[in-house]
Amino acid sequence: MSAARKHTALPKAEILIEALPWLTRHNGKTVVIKFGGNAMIDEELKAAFAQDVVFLRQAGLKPVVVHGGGPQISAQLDKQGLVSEFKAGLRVTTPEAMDVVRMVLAGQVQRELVGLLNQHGPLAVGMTGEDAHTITATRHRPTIDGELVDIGRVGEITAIDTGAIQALLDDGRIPVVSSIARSADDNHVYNVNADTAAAALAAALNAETLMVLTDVEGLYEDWPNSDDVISRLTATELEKLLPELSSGMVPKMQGCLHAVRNGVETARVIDGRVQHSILLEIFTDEGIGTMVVPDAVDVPDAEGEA
Ligand SMILES: Nc1ncnc2c1ncn2[C@@H]1O[C@H](COP(=O)(O)OP(=O)(O)O)[C@@H](O)[C@H]1O
Ligand SMILES: CC(=O)N[C@@H](CCC(=O)OP(=O)(O)O)C(=O)O
Repeated sequence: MSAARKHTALPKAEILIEALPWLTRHNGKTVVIKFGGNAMIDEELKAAFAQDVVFLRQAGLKPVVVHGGGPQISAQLDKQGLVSEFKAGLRVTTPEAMDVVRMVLAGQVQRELVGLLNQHGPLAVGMTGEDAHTITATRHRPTIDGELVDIGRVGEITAIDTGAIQALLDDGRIPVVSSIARSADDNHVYNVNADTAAAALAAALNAETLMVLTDVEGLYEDWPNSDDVISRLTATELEKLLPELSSGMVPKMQGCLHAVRNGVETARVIDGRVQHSILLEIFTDEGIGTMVVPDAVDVPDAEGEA
């Protein structure tokens, strides 16, 4: 090899070597990655997402993908002349709309992600929360202005059975999960917010990390007035902030709180519009988005020391 070639190859080698302690520490750990519908902007971004997930798998981690698809569902409802209405951040889901939700999430978005992941090998297996009783839900009735409101086929998770996902992980596969649940009460299927589903799965799987990819840089301190991102906050700090949050950030941050209060070491909200955001978040000491940690726990740094 010429001197010039040696010189240009060195930074690449250094990057790989820098990642070594991180890879050693996270070997065999489960990471739940939620890919939000708003972050699925273009083909290049989706392909880069798939590369990152496969990279983690090949590096010895156990990634589980939970995907959203809110904008995609709204577009399909619109095409069919059905209105999209949200209450308390959740889609009002009539039985007719539920058919569309299921078709778009399980039949389109999930299939596309499985296809992109499987360009790298026979890795991804798609499923919904209905499969093997993975997610069981009951009808969710949120309280709005002090009154219980009926928003249709929206599910509140009552149980998680990790058996099918665990079997896929043990077999070296990458489960890709759509946030649809079955109900043990009435045998209907229910629409579950994808952030909520990802957080519940992360907790039940004893995942080390929950990573939520969305269309903002992280949790803004004073949204929509400023774009200062809160880089790190504890569960208690987040709990205090929750009543001030609005729209899509509510289920996301509630999910992060649920995850770190139930054994997940870190929950991160990162900008899915940035190419390779998963690898950037993992391989940079400070991270690039918002990191939520349990109370009174020192999160180990990139070298593996607390
Ligand atoms: N404090 C906040 N910081 C960042 N984004 C916020 C905040 N409060 C509300 N949002 C809104 O939440 C949106 C992300 O949630 P959502 O639209 O449900 O995305 P996804 O499809 O990724 O789940 C942002 O685009 C932004 O409009
Ligand atoms: C009950 C409820 O609101 N479900 C969501 C499910 C999809 C989702 O959460 O997608 P994003 O992550 O892209 O927002 C919906 O119907 O839009």
